[in-house]
Amino acid sequence: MSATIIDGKAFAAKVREQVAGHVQRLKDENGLTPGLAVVLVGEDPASQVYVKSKGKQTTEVGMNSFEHKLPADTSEADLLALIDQLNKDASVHGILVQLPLPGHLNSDLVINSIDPAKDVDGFHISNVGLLGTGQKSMVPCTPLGCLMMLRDHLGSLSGLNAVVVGRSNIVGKPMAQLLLGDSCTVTIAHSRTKDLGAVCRQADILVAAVGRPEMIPGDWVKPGATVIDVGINRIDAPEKGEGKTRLVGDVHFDSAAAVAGAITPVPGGVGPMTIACLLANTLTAACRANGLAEPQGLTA
Ligand SMILES: Nc1nc2c(c(=O)[nH]1)N[C@@H](CN(C=O)c1ccc(C(=O)N[C@@H](CCC(=O)O)C(=O)O)cc1)CN2
Repeated sequence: MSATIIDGKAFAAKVREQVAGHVQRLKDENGLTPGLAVVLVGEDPASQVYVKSKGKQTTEVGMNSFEHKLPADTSEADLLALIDQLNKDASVHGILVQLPLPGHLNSDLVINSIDPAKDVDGFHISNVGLLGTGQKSMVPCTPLGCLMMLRDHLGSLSGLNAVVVGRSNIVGKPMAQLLLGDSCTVTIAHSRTKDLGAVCRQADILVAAVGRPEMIPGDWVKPGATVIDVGINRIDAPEKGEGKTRLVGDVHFDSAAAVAGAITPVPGGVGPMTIACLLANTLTAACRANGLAEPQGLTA
């Protein structure tokens, strides 16, 4: 292995430390405590873990955490009523509805009912449009975390060839917009792109967000490229014992690390940055709501 490992866990800890410093100043100088409301519908085990982690990290940086756990059969009307109440609550600066939602609920409708100024996930159609037109918006947490790690590792991204593999609304598309905003030449590829390997080999920055375990092998990576692996896939790990599993990314780590200049691991890469950026977005939302200067370096 020759690549530098980009340690997302350590980076996320630094972001949280910065957020905590800003929160303390807001409390001392403005009597303001940022508040984040997280809504979980149903009992998806992974979502339960993420929501618990969000609540814990929110209070650890000194913010108020409001958790709303609703049964899986909650009606759309009841969920929309809760969001309406949170929209009106001045102590709530950020609102997040954990995804995926149970199948009977229309995710687009639910997300678009959140006040865009409190939409700390950056998924509301207004924030999508603002980001797409280069205006001030709330930026989706996972792509924001990737951008922060890229800037930290590479400095300027200007003029670099970036390939984003994956076209989801929550990662692939906003990631491409952010890279464009930093003057990269951006290609959005996906599982049906013709000769995907040849496209990936052009990338100075390769962002993998397809959700397919170890789909991108080392011989698709340009020597010296920076590889950001967004995938979090649980696969069987019989070598660890019967019934055991392990997490892998969308990139085949060992073969890619032998070629890349730098690479994020899974776990411990992009994942921890998602929650750190959620806290950063909540802080940003609280500052904007109160006409205060936004923290530098924690937004796009
Ligand atoms: N409303 C939202 N829903 C979901 C989002 C989101 O950003 N907003 N993202 C994902 C889940 N997610 C946060 O919600 C998330 C995923 C992974 C991690 C993380 O730290 N992963 C660890 C590994 C964790 C493990 O052991 O399973 C890592 O990669 O090191 C944090 C947050 C879907 N839903």
